[in-house]
Amino acid sequence: MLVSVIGAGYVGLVAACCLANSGHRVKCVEHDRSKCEMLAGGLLPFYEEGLGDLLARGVKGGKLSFSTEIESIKNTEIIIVAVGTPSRPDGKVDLGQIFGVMTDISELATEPVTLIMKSTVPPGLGLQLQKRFLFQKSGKIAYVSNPEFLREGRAVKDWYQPERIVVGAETPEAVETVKSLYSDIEAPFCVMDISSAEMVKYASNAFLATKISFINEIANLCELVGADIIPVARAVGMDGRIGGSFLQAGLGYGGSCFPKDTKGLDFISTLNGHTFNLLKAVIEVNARQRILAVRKLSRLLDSLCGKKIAILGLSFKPGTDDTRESPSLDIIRMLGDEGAEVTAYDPMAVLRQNAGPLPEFTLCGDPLAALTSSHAAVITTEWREFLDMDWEKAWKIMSPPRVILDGRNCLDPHKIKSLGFQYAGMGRA
Ligand SMILES: NC(=O)c1ccc[n+]([C@@H]2O[C@H](COP(=O)([O-])OP(=O)(O)OC[C@H]3O[C@@H](n4cnc5c(N)ncnc54)[C@H](O)[C@@H]3O)[C@@H](O)[C@H]2O)c1
Ligand SMILES: O=c1ccn([C@@H]2O[C@H](COP(=O)(O)OP(=O)(O)O[C@H]3O[C@H](CO)[C@@H](O)[C@H](O)[C@H]3O)[C@@H](O)[C@H]2O)c(=O)[nH]1
Repeated sequence: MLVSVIGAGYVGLVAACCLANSGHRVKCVEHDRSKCEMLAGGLLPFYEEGLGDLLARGVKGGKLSFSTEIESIKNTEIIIVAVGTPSRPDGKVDLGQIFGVMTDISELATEPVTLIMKSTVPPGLGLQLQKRFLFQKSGKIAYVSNPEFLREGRAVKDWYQPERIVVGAETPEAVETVKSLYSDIEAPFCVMDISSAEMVKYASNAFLATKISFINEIANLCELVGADIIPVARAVGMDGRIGGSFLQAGLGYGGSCFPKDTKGLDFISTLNGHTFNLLKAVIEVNARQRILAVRKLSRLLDSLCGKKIAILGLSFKPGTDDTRESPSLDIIRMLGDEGAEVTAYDPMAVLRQNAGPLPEFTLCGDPLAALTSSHAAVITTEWREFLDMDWEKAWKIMSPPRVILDGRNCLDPHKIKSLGFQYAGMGRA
């Protein structure tokens, strides 16, 4: 099929490369010129495992092309929209990129065409977009909601092995078009109306975020009553009704999706006259988790003022270079406010503008450089490198009292303590 993808971010680029790899002819429109030039040259603008090979193969084989010109959406059978839907400061979803693209589509698309909305948009928006932008072409542009559930760091695997494909559409023909697009992917199709499909995305992210905040609250309670969250979470998760995933206690969730989508859903609820108290608590617990870590460190060091702290991990999770809404950046900001001097290291993170204004810290090229003469280290991202590093050497180069705050409960406390460190985890009495 001839497909155009608008937006070459994590979602759009993965979609474009994977669809080209599946044999479709894909034109990807990205209005950021430097990004577009890199991509046309076969180079990735961000790290994502397995994506580089697919990009190079697609470009070389002529199945995949990139352009800054939106006119290239003309004469394609399918248009996939994958532009950003960031959060405004009040939590409302910023739909500026969506409206921009819809204006272009309404002017340029040659019918008949299926418009697949992959960006995460508020429930109800698809119907509004059709009325507002597509009314003149009604019946000729089939609008489909097809939310994306991929995770950064394993996006290509998630693309080819999704747990389900959600399709919100108004006609059986539109559903069939989406099915042919994904004909090489084995997954159950969940077909429903457009608003319901949009809701599935928010409900899924909100539920996963709820699991994380719930386990973090149990972890906080574990510390107070003298229990250990590790065996607690493992045993709780063994109940098939609960499930063991997303029960890792620590500094809470970050990234480009959970923070913005939970706040977005809260805003949507309020707008519709519903007070989503549970979700409000999830958001609050997540914000508090970072503050608790700083308070804990302050207690362990008596005071943070004048102390040198090493932050190990800047990306919001391992396997990605993305620092959007990363807990580490908030923690660095709070430490700086308390008068601490911060050094940081991450094996992969790239500090891009989309992560917002950066706090002050010294970026180091290796973990030992960050740890040199530091009084404490905080593990903010559970990179394998931190688990495997030479902690004996780290002890020698750090300054007393040599506190390790394991914000992701990823180190072996016995080993770390046996080397002479003061160890503290999250929820581990
Ligand atoms: N990142 C994820 O893991 C993920 C997973 C599932 C769903 N989503 C959702 O998918 C959407 C995209 O997320 P993302 O992380 O890929 O965003 P992103 O910000 O990384 O990428 C969006 C891209 O679209 C481009 N763009 C914006 N307007 C354009 C236009 N008019 N023409 C051409 N290009 C344009 C931007 O320059 C940018 O490169 C969001 O709604 C997000 O919530 C993201
Ligand atoms: O038990 C856990 C699991 C995750 N996290 C944190 O939660 C955040 C998000 O992790 P993850 O879900 O793996 O990353 P994302 O790539 O942001 O993916 C989420 O957000 C995407 C965008 O909407 C969705 O498509 C995915 O399905 C959804 O998992 C990270 O900061 C993790 O450290 C925890 O604290 N504890």
